[in-house]
Amino acid sequence: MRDLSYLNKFFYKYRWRLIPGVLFVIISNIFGVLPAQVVRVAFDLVNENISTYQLFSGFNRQNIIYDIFGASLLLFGALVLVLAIIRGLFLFFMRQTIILMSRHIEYDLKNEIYDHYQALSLAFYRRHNTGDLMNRATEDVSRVRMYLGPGIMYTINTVVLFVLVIYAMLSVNVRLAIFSVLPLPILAVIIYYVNNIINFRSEKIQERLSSLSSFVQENFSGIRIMKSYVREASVREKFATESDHYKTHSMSLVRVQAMFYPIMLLLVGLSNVIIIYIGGVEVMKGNITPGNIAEFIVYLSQLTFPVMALGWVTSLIQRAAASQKRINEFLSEKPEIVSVITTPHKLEGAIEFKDVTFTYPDTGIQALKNVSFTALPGEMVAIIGRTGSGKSTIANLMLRMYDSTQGEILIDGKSVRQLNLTDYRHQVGYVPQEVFLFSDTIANNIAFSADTPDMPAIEQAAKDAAVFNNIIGLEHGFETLIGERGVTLSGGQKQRVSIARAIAKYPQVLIFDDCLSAVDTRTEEEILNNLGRIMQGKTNIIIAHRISTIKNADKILVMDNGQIIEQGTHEHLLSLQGTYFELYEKQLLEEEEPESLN
Ligand SMILES: Nc1ncnc2c1ncn2[C@@H]1O[C@H](COP(=O)(O)OP(=O)(O)OP(=O)(O)O)[C@@H](O)[C@H]1O
Repeated sequence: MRDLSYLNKFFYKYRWRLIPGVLFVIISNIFGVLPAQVVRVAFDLVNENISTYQLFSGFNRQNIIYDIFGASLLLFGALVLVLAIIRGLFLFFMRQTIILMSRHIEYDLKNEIYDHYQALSLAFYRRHNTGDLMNRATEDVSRVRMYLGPGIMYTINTVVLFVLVIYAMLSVNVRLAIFSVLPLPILAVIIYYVNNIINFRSEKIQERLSSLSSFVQENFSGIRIMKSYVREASVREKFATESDHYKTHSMSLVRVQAMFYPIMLLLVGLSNVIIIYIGGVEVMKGNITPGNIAEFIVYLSQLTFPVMALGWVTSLIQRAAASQKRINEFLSEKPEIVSVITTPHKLEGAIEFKDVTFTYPDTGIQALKNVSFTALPGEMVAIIGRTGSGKSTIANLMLRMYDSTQGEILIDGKSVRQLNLTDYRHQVGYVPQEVFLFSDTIANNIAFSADTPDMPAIEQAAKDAAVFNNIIGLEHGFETLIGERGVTLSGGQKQRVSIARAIAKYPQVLIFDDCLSAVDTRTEEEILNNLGRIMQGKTNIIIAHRISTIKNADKILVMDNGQIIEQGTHEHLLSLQGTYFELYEKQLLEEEEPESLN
């Protein structure tokens, strides 16, 4: 319950919906209780008049009495109807205020969670899977909303109605009042337990359903592999097994639900029997009138739903508290990368790594050891080395996705921690190793960094990334949809669209993380030539595996096991006859071999 107190700030924010909402609940309940008293008066009227009516049996006066009697009964009927309409009106207002408030809070909470997610660093995203992140922002928020809306509304409703009805009952006859509400607590407890069982089983069904849908999704995504390995039959069997689990769980839920309503009706029926029996005895004793029995039956029907709601709301609040606990866990996560400086800085592009050591916080892997180098504006600095040697880690640190464990990273002579991060990242273009394109048009993917896409700039970026001709060759050109529902681009085309996205920013620093691997050498040369033109006076960092990509760089860093083992120009590194030289020889041999086979 303590976890739910986080939401109190929202109750304050929406107090002008909550307070009228509570008033509407009270008013609607008053109009809900009044008809019972009208029914009592009408019943007693019938009772009294029936004897008068029979007294005039055989006289023509009897018809007049009948008419008067009928008309007054009609009046009572109309009164009950009017009261019900007024009650309905206030019920409408009650929902319009309290349920609407819950929707507003749901919206605020989702935005708050989303904003917070965005402020969290990459390490957080590595620790938690996407499904978990999504669940907390959607499913958990929906459960919390059930507490904010129906939970609060029915709780107030139940309390108010109980006070009004129990008071009315006690003022008529204490004995009858006690006996008639006796089965209700049992009803509330049963509903609470049954509801918990229903929730538990529903969650199991939900789990089965999501496992079934992720199974299907994965198999359809990997349909090529599945078909080429001829695994259709075995996958079908697995699907049948998954479906069977889902069916078993669904049937166990239906069994509980099937028992739920008969038990509920039995208990309500029992209360009615008690009212009629004890009420009848009291009437015979002359303690109450027959109208009181009718009045009690109406009270009971009024109480049935709130009592049921009590059990339901209790388990609903428990679930909401568990969900809010999960939400709070993430909301209390502090972003590891914070940028306190707000003054913008016009980036020159001088980067210096000073004795930088870095260990990934989540895995404890030391990816960089005492790395020092500089990259100046106008320079192209290349990084080469074996897989896992720490190349991408250097790119991560340059973008300040992580902070170094030791040493310093200076940008234009200032520590990267002392820069306005948003402003800094705006001026850096980054092409990651794994291409990621959004399910959107090619134009929008290239113009991702811009708030308003500028078509000539998009086209120029596509030309510089040597993908322009491929794009205009498509039926819808730049407006072609890519991603799940769109066209599938080749690996090399995707890499070049991703490069165009970075170029379109006109960055002061451009970082290529092994993003030319799927591009043929001729196209690679074309892109590098274009880069030479557009990145004049700017800083270029290129991570690559092929020496042909980087041989013209101003400086080449050779990485091994998190350390820079050699650095210098291509010629200098060759003259060292070290690791770079070996790599060069090996790659030269690989290039020659296919030719000599011909
Ligand atoms: N986000 C991460 N969290 C934890 N450990 C990581 C992370 N990224 C990389 N590592 C680890 O850090 C080390 C260096 O990885 P890095 O990606 O920098 O290598 P790389 O030289 O870019 O390799 P490749 O050429 O294969 O891309 C590896 O041992 C890797 O397992």
